[in-house]
Amino acid sequence: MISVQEALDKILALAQLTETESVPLTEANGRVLAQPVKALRPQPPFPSSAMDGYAIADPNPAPGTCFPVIGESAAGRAFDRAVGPGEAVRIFTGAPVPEGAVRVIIQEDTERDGDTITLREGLDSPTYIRREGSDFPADFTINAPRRLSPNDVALLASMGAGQITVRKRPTVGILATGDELVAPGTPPGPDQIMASNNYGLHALLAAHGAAPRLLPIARDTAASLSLCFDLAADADLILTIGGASVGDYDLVGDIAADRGLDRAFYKVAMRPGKPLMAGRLGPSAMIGLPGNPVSAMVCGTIFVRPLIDAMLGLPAGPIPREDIPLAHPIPANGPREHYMRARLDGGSVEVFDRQDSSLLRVLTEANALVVRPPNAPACDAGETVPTIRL
Ligand SMILES: Nc1nc2c(c(=O)[nH]1)N[C@H]1C(S)=C(S)[C@@H](COP(=O)(O)OP(=O)(O)OC[C@H]3O[C@@H](n4cnc5c(N)ncnc54)[C@H](O)[C@@H]3O)O[C@H]1N2
Ligand code: MOO
Repeated sequence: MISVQEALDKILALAQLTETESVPLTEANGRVLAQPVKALRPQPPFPSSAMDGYAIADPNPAPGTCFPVIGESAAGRAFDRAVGPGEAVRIFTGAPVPEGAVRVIIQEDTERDGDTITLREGLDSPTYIRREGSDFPADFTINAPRRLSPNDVALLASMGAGQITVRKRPTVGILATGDELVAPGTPPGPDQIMASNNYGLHALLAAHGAAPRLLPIARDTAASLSLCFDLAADADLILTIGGASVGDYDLVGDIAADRGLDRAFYKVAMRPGKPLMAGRLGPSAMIGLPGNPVSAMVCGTIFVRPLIDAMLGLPAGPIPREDIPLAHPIPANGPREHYMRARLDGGSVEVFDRQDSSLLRVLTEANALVVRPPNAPACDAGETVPTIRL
C-alpha cells in the first residue's frame, strides 16, 4: 500500500488542464480566472467627494466664515468650472471634485441661508476627497489563475470587464455501483438502501468548481458497469463509488482494466479509504472511491478536490492542516493514516468515539478531520494534532 502523499502525487499527475471559455461577469463567481484582467482606467477616474457637503479652495477656513455657493457637482454631473478662494460648490458623495477645491466641508458643519453657507465651530479635519486611482491605478491587473469570489466580481466590474476568460469546469461523471442502491425518492426493496455519497460528492464537487453529473446507478454486473462507463466516457474525470474491495461483486477494477485503465495505484495506507484506486482511462482521469459513505466523502476531500484544483490550473496539494490542541486523550494509531471525524470548538478539538466509515450522521456532526499519522503514539489532552477544517 502506498502513502496518502504518494497517492495524492499520483492523482495530481493525472490532471489535464481544462480549456478556457469566455463568460459574462454574472457567471464569474466561483470560476477560475484563466487570463489576467487589466483595468480600463483608474478608480475613481477623477478626484471625487466622499461626503455630501461643499467643496472649497481654502485649506484652513475659520469657523464663522461665509462662502457664496456658486454651483453644484452631483454624481454623474460635474461642475464645469473651477472653484476659487472664498467660494463654495455644493457637492454630493461620488461627485467629481471641481478644479481648485482642496477639501469638502460636510453639510452638518455648515449653516445654509439662501445661496450662502457659514461654517460652524469644530470643523472635521479630513479633506473628504478621494484621490484619482485611490482604489486602483489605470494599469491595475488581477492575475490568473484565481478562484473568483463575489468581492472579486465587484472589483472586476469596477475595472470595466464585461466578459472574462475562465477555465471550463472539469466534467465529472459520478458512477455509483451496487445492487443494493436506489436513488433517494425511489421506493427501496427490502434489501436495498439509499444511494447517498454520490449525492454528497456531487454537492462537494459542484461547490468546488467542477461540473459533476450523476450517472445511473450501475448494477453489480459487467454489462451494467460497462454501460455506465460508456455514459461517462467523455468526462474529464470518471469517479466510481464502491465495488473497489475484494468481495465477489467488487467488479470496478476488473471492468476498468478490461476497458484499458492505465492504473496508477490501488490501495492506500489510510482510514477510511483503503481500497482507493486511480489511473487514466482513455481521455479521462479515473478515481475509484470506496463505497462506504464516509470513506467516499473523505476521499473526495483529500484527493478529488485537489485534482479539480489542478485541472483548473490552481496550485494543488494537500488540504491545509492546522495544529490544534486535543480536548481529551486519544489512543495510539495503527499502520494506516487515520482521518478521524472530530469537532473543533473554541480552541480545542474533540475526536468522536464512533469512527465507523458507514456513519454519515457522525460526519455531518464533524466540522474537522484530525489526521493521525501511521503508528502515531497515544496523545494526551492539550497536545496538538494536525487538523483539517471541513
Ligand atoms: N475482506 C475485506 N473486506 C473489506 C475490506 C477489506 O480490506 N477486506 N475493506 C473494507 C473497506 S476499508 C471498505 S472502505 C469497503 C469498501 O468496499 P467497496 O469499495 O467494494 O464498496 P462496496 O462493497 O460496494 O460498499 C461498501 C458499503 O458502502 C455502501 N455503499 C456503496 N456505495 C454507496 C452509495 N453510493 N451510497 C451509499 N452507500 C453506498 C454499500 O452498501 C456497503 O455497505 O470494503 C470493506 N470490506
Ligand atoms: O477504510 Mo474503508 O475506507 O471504510 O473504512
